[in-house]
Amino acid sequence: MSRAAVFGTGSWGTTFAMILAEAGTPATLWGRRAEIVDAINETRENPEYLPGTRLPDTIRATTDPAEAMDGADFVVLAVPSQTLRGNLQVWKPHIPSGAVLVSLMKGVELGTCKRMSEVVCEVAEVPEQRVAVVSGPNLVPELAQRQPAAAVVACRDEDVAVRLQDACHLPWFRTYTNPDVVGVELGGAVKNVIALAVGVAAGMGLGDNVRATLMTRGLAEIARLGAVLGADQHTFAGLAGMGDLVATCTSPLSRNRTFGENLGRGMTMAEVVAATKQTAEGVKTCESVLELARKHDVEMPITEVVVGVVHDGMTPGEAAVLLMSRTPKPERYGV
Ligand SMILES: NC(=O)c1ccc[n+]([C@@H]2O[C@H](COP(=O)([O-])OP(=O)(O)OC[C@H]3O[C@@H](n4cnc5c(N)ncnc54)[C@H](O)[C@@H]3O)[C@@H](O)[C@H]2O)c1
Ligand SMILES: O=P(O)(O)OC[C@H](O)CO
Repeated sequence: MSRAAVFGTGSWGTTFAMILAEAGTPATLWGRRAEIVDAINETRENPEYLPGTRLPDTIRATTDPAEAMDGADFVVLAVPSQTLRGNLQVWKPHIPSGAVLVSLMKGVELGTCKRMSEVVCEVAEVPEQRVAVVSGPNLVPELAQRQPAAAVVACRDEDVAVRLQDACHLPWFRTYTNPDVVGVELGGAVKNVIALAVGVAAGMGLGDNVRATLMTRGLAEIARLGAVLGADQHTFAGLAGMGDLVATCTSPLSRNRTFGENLGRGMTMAEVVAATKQTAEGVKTCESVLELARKHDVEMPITEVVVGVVHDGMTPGEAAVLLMSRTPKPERYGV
């Protein structure tokens, strides 16, 4: 039987630990906040991130990274993307030799423009064959009620992907393997940026044509970036591409979409940040994605205006005019 350590007692870390445990993989959750760790051990519930969801008895929680890692075959990472490097440097000495590192995170690192699996390989000094990614349309509030969902388990090593698939596959959580780690990670990270744009448009009162256009042209941006970074284009038609884009851009449960919607309604950035209690990865990742695009000379106009609105004082109205007044182009340029 495999064992897992899950780092992060937020929404997705707690829920994925529940998935692993129900699939027969006992999990130890690491959390930095003792009150949440104690509540999980004493009440079988995470009161802040997953209130009302009873956690399986095979989940334990701890604030000690060494205790969490003890005997783990899978080390699952579910902290905000921009905190991964610093945290992993602290956790690294405790990683069991041979353990597979699994990223649940959907972001690109500021400053380095690295995907999360690249950060993991670099900091933990493990080969990419030992690093996997789980991504797809996985809105936590639905999963917490055990509503059916599906995800992609990506790893360059197919045997590792299948092992992880076995460890987290459930009647209500269906997983597919895919060797295209680059495409799976780009799909998950950039859809958050597009969801911000869709949210802004919704907040402005714009309708379904605009939403469909932003989602479709957003997918074109993901595909163009993926083309230069070596992703398999088919991945973007799958769960980690279109699937996650649809879920995130259309659901009121999405933190990224809601963040954008609040901006589109006219709230200030400070007000929106104060109203956002959980991680909305697109807010920081839009900047690293834009930097990555510029490095590789890839046009990402939606990402550009998202950075403008979120970070540079551009109004939603100015963003709309900029996008609509671009030079006419063939639909499939850059792919
Ligand atoms: N929630 C979802 O629906 C969902 C689904 C799929 C993927 N994801 C991805 O999973 C990752 C984690 O998101 P989440 O939804 O669990 O976020 P969250 O905001 O619910 O939880 C984040 C957790 O990280 C902890 N944390 C915050 N700053 C930290 C730091 N500096 N060091 C250590 N821990 C820190 C918080 O205390 C919390 O436990 C993100 O990349 C997100 O995009 C989330
Ligand atoms: O709530 P969001 O916007 O972070 O999206 C959550 C998941 O990534 C959806 O798959």
